[in-house]
Amino acid sequence: MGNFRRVPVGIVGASGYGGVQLVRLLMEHPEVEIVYLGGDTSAGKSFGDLYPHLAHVVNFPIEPVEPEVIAHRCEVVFLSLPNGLACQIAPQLCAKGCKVLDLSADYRFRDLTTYTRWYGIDRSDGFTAVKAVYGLPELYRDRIAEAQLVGCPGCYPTASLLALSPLLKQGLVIPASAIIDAKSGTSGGGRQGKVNLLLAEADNSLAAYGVVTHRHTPEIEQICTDLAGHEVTVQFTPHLIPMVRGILSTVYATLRDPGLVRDDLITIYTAFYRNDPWVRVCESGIYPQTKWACGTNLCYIGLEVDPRTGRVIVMSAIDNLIKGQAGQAVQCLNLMMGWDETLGLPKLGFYP
Ligand SMILES: NC(=O)C1=CN([C@@H]2O[C@H](COP(=O)(O)OP(=O)(O)OC[C@H]3O[C@@H](n4cnc5c(N)ncnc54)[C@H](OP(=O)(O)O)[C@@H]3O)[C@@H](O)[C@H]2O)C=CC1
Ligand SMILES: CC(=O)N[C@@H](CCC(=O)OP(=O)(O)O)C(=O)O
Repeated sequence: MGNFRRVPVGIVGASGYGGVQLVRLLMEHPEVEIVYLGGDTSAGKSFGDLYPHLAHVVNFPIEPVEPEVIAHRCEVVFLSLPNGLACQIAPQLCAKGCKVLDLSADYRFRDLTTYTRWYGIDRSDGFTAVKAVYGLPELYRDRIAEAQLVGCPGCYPTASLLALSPLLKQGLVIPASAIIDAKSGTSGGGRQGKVNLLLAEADNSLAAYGVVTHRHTPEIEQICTDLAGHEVTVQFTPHLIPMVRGILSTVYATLRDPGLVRDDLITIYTAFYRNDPWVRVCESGIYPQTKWACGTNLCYIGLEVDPRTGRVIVMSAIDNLIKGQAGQAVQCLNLMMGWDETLGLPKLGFYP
């Protein structure tokens, strides 16, 4: 076997949905070895007690979070924690030389005053935060490859930005006309027991939430501003839909050239994403379904133009726990380590 050595990785927040998804992906990853699992209320329990069906895959104890210990054992650390915790741990991990991938919102914002305004959390880690790179490989591949600290995008921003990017980057639409109507399954809210996510509350029902206030709005706007080259505001409305996994984001925007037709846009999107193994542009007249993406790291994009209104309609479907969270983090890890971007990531889903 020669000198082959797997890279030691740790997962903080291993008991949560992001954490367990990371365990599943990293166990199948040929270049890494999970050597540490961390948590809070789950500390002291074995991973297999929490997830008996995975006990044959990983079954060692979840440990308390001690950055010194983690940095001693791990070269790479995934933080899958509620907002406001990664920013307390990442500075020490970075100072010790670890590569850090944060799945929360803590390292997504260039401007920490925007973060504090929308998240209500004060920060004192500005020195570390300036190093962070936004972990959307399709837009920031080269910067991610050089990064020590990556702030992985939110699930709604991932679906919405992949839908909008070609339009904004190529100046095809009036940016302020963009309306994002997105629907998420309940796993998007995490595993830590919220009443609106109970089956009895969410089943047989569909409702918007966070209307004009959702914290993914400034995250989407930050990247849209990058793409357009000037300040952009968008209208973003999320909905909770009675299913467990998946996001469908439907984006409407006014075309600058009303002569563009659906097939023109399909050609433009196919060219834009030609080097992106995790984006699939659908053929003419095909609209994506969340179940196609479920269990995969893929984002499916469908396109339509309404000649009556002059609007383009872009539909994007992802699995919120994979391309929207853990899978995207593994995709970023692959780039940071100089590995093939597809390593350890599923392209075949749960459904036929
Ligand atoms: N769910 C989704 O679709 C997406 C989520 N995200 C983001 O990813 C992050 C994780 O989300 P998700 O997996 O859904 O969350 P969960 O609620 O499922 O899990 C949260 C995890 O955080 C741990 N934790 C909480 N407090 C502490 C603490 N003080 N110290 C150590 N560990 C702690 C919990 O551990 P324990 O059980 O031991 O208490 C648990 O493992 C969040 O920031 C979320 O916003 C991003 C994209 C998509
Ligand atoms: C259905 C549901 O509740 N979804 C979550 C989105 C989770 C997420 O990605 O949030 P972060 O930006 O904190 O990572 C929400 O709307 O709060």
